[in-house]
Amino acid sequence: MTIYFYRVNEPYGCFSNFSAHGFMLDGKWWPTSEHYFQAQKFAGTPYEEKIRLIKSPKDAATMGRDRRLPLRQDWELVKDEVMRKAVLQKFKSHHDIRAILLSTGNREIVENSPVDYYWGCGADGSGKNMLGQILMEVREELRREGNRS
Ligand SMILES: Nc1nc(O)c(N)c(N[C@@H]2O[C@H](COP(=O)(O)O)[C@@H](O)[C@H]2O)n1
Repeated sequence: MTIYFYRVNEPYGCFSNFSAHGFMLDGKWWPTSEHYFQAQKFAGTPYEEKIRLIKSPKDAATMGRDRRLPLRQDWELVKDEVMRKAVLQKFKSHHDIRAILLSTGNREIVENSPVDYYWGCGADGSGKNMLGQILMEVREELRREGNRS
């Protein structure tokens, strides 16, 4: 059976980028994977650090989506890899949520966002569900690592 998630305070809320599971990446502490993802839109500019230090993932998303700020030119090319890197590091950094992700076995994981047709499945289920795809890739990678150790 497919696993749907969206809000942090609902089942499988730890799969959301808004969940409070911080990690070290690129030599810095990131409060959530949303902070990291949004900040990378402005990598190498002062906005990267501004987003890292912003109060909440919601505020990070608001600032990251502000198109008055200088979005890096290659964003469309790198955004999936940025998301993969953030999500992998998040689940490597927290044993409890890694166990939850691994406990889903081979079930399909879907970000049940009514508004997002790229990262989620959108209101009618026709979206790309890239965040769900990445979570399933990360699950596979963690499984491979577990088998090696
Ligand atoms: N809570 C929430 N509201 C939205 O409007 C959304 N689009 C999402 N999806 C998440 O947004 C992040 C990426 O957004 P942008 O590419 O910057 O628009 C990512 O974390 C999605 O999972 N969530």
